[in-house]
Amino acid sequence: MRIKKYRSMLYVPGNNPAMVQQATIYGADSVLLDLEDAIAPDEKDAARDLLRHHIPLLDRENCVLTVRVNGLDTPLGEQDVRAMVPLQLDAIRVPKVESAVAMQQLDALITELEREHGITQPVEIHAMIETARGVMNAADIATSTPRISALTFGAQDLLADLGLRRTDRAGLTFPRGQILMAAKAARLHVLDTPFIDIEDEDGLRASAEEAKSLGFTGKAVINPRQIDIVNQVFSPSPEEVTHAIRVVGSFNAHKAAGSGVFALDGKMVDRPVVEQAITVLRLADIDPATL
Ligand SMILES: CC(=O)SCCNC(=O)CCNC(=O)[C@H](O)C(C)(C)COP(=O)(O)OP(=O)(O)OC[C@H]1O[C@@H](n2cnc3c(N)ncnc32)[C@H](O)[C@@H]1OP(=O)(O)O
Ligand SMILES: O=C([O-])CC(=O)C(=O)O
Ligand SMILES: [Mg+2]
Repeated sequence: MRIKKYRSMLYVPGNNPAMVQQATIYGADSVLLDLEDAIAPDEKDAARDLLRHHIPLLDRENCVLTVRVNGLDTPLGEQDVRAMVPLQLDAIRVPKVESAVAMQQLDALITELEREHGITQPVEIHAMIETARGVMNAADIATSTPRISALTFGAQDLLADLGLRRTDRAGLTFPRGQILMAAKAARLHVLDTPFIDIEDEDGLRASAEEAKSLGFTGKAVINPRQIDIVNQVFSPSPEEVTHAIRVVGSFNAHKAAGSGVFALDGKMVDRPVVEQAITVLRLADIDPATL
């Protein structure tokens, strides 16, 4: 089975045929075809039709395909889900999720559609947490159905819902931490919000590095120019991989000799240090069992 990677997820407005056709060629791990906030209200039906026609033509070999549907509290949300599930997406991204019950209802609808259309590879749900209510219910949402594989942190909507300005970053500290912990406790991916200044490469790199150090799996991007930096930040460096290989190899040798703790280059190595090294190896597509 293909391992899904989510270092970079490229948002593509679902009503732009040229952008949709090119979406998978830029090297993003995932594309995120949007039917929600990038689409004006009178373009919603046309965007859904456009995706219905173009998705089957996309080259999906190295790219995870997700669609952001409209909110499930609007009639558009269900229409989008009904149109998109038969297209065999990898995941549906649901905006402004506020309750576990809403996710269970969506799970039931997707299950019905998969059965009706003979879809055998289950469509995952990525739940976007981007309102105060969603933040307070994040842990329940994360465990509401096994179909949820990721939580995402949506900064722009949260700023709006919390009555904050774009510069009020401090107000996002608690919500972001809560979403991260809810996702980690449920063993889900957790995906960061895009950096919206497409001209500021240093700012993008700093934002991605901060997200990585907090434990995010990856970051949404809004422009192809942002992909390389985000992929780079969320990939381990060759030095990190070499070190991780040494840690795991040395640990195995010490374990065989009956020791669970030792020093490597003057630093202690024990089980949790080895687990950190294994995380690095997995990100580099190296199977630790082969070392
Ligand atoms: C808060 C939220 O909800 S964020 C999610 C919703 N927002 C979005 O989806 C926005 C997606 N991004 C965009 O629409 C655009 O990148 C914008 C409006 C931000 C900037 O547009 P531009 O100034 O035209 O970007 P730029 O000049 O870098 O475009 C260069 C090329 O990349 C293409 N491109 C730009 N953005 C994208 C994209 N997101 N997906 C695919 N192709 C893209 C352009 O079509 C152009 O192609 P061309 O050279 O063949 O003509
Ligand atoms: O976080 C995202 O993916 C973008 C978004 O919807 C937001 O910031 O409100
Ligand atoms: Mg949003």
